[in-house]
Amino acid sequence: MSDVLLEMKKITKRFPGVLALNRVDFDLYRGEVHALLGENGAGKSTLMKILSGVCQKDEGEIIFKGSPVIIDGPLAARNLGISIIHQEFNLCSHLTVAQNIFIGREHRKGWFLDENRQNRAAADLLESLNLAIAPDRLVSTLTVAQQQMVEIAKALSFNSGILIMDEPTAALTDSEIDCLFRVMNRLRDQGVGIIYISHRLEELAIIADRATVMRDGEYVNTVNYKASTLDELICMMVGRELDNLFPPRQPVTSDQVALSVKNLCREGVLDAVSFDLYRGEILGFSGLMGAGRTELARAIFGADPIDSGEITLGRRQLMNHSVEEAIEAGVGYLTEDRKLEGLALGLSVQANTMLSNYPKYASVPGVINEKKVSSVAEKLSRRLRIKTPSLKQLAGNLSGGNQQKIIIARWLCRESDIFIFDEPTRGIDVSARYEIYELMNELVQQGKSIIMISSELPEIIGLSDRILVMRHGRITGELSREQASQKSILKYATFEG
Ligand SMILES: Nc1ncnc2c1ncn2[C@@H]1O[C@H](COP(=O)(O)OP(=O)(O)OP(=O)(O)O)[C@@H](O)[C@H]1O
Repeated sequence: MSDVLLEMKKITKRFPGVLALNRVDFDLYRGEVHALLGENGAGKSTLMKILSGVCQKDEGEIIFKGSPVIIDGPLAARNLGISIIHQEFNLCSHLTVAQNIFIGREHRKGWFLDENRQNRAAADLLESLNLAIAPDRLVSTLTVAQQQMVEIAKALSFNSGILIMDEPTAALTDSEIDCLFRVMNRLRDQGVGIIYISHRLEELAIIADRATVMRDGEYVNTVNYKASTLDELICMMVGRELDNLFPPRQPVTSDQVALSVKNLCREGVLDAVSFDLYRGEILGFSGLMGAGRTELARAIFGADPIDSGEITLGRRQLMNHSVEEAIEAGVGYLTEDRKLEGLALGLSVQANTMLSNYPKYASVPGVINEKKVSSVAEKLSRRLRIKTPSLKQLAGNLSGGNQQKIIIARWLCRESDIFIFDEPTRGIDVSARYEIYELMNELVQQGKSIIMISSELPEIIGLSDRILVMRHGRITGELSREQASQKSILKYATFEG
């Protein structure tokens, strides 16, 4: 029997104004992890949506186990044993974990739902993944990482021969990633073909066998992952060499405090958090998932209540602890969950960029200067290289990474003094990351200050002037640029004292 599970030949897909895929080839072997690489908007998700029946190709051929097949919908894909875990979650938050896993194929006893049996089946599945999540928990009560794991459990429950994973580890901790990779290795041994989309090239080095690189909707090359260097892969993706992953920057020297947080407490979430952020500083916050970093950011931004503590910006102490007050005082917050909290997917790229910035561009009060608004949005979109046929395109039609860039553009436009960037480069490709890092450098050089929360240790180490490590809602360690290493951060992140 041939080892080739799947061949996609000369696949073409057009959207209005966009040639998303131009005669792209892709193949998958039995029992391999095949990475799909490319910059934001290269066409990776579109190719996989075609394979999983979410959208239809315009031209080309799909050959499954040696025979041509028509995948005209998700059901057709599922019947072939093709499952996809999307980049953004597709869970029903008002249903339980088990109900989500078995939605549409519920366990029944006669006419009635057999909730007990269903919960047991879900528990078995979760246990096989080594996950401590109760099957009867509502999805709305789960963390982002746990929801991602439920997505994975759901996909695996179909006993798929082909599993497509679109950035599955973006919200997972290192130990959860280890657990996922163990499961993937098991699946690979069983002959499952796994297609893996990720921008985390180092992580792929551990798990990927081959990689196909795409650029601007075109097929570039397929290579043996382990035999390729990082530079070679990046060069194929970007079409040029990138000398350095982090732009150079003069370290901060100011001792002027821009933000002072004292004894911030919230029961069960934040435990007497105190720190100062200096003018022109990038202060990195590290810690494992659930350490309280996002909760701290939300508390500073007034999005979550606090029990006690003081937040002072310059000389102004925040009294109301509301979002309005924080924004007015000059705080900008880039959230980690762009789809839920950051973007209006049904509005255009321009409207999303300028959202909450319109009053600045009124020629007379209440009348927006449309020309000015368009030119600012245009400039920001060019600067961040947002890949869109026009600024009128709906934000929901953009690739994940390009959506993230819109939110960054919005806060840049607001000209806040203090930026809180929560996982700013999640889902963002290498060259766009570099541009975002450069922008952050520019901001601090202008005297702005940045709190950066990131789960990627190289990013935290490569960018921060200082790093604070959190665990269980407390700051457990502070590291200077010189002291920072993966080891020293992990020591504090897992520190019990
Ligand atoms: N429904 C749609 N309508 C219009 N354009 C679309 C639609 N879906 C995707 N596109 C466009 O097709 C191109 C490829 O997008 P795709 O999501 O496949 O990229 P990607 O490689 O997965 O990017 P990322 O890494 O950011 O997720 C992009 O220019 C995107 O804006």
